[in-house]
Amino acid sequence: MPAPENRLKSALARGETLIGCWAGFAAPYPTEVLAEAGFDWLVIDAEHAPNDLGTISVQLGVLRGAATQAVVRLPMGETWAIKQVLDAGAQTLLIPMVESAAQAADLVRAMRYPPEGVRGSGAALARASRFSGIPDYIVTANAQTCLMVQVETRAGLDALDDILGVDGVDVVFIGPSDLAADMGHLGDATVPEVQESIRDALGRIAAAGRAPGILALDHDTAARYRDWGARVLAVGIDVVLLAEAARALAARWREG
Ligand SMILES: O=C(O)C(=O)C[C@H](O)[C@@H](O)CO
Repeated sequence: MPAPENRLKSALARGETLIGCWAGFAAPYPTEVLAEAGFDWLVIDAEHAPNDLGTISVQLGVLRGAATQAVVRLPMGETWAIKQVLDAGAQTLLIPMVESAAQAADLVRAMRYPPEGVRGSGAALARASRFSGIPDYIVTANAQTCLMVQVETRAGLDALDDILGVDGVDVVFIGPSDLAADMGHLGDATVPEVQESIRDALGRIAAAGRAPGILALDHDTAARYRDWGARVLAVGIDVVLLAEAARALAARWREG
């Protein structure tokens, strides 16, 4: 029996556009709510949300068997941390701040068993192999991993064509907020210079045969990014959804 199919990767290979949401509560229950809502994929975010291996692992458990696919964002692409979340059952990882082809190639190797990579082979005791219940896991797992690299600085954009040349990079995900900050527009990704860079990058990613990804928190911006070619499209953050709805409700009743 082989490693489970990575259905997100298969859907991207079929050319589908996948709609996702950020899961930032670092807890299983809200993640389960998001999965029930019907998103194609969720980011379990360990870069800006207070997730650790334990909270990531329990959320991966909640999403196991769900139609919604899990994407784990680590704070950085350390080989040992990648090994831990893959063993916990993640198949798709999003790694921030990728700025060179060498960095991207290291990430590809970290996600793959030898000889293609350097992933440590201890999944016998891990959820990834169904606790040794998948006899062929170790020899089939490489084909089911999906790597999303985040390009979100001018250095990353300068290296984009080189990054796109790295075999094993499935998705290049633009980070509009960090990109705007790096371009001197902290907190404002709407300025024309940033938008033009995003449009150009999404186009180059698609032209290279990789899936372009991005996050937008309002409908019009998300629709524009989709029109510019984004196929891994995050359209919300659960924490923001709750905070906005709660503030609006409280304000409405305070005002009478
Ligand atoms: O730069 C960005 O935009 C991102 O990387 C996404 C953010 O980290 C997301 O958490 C919203 O602020």
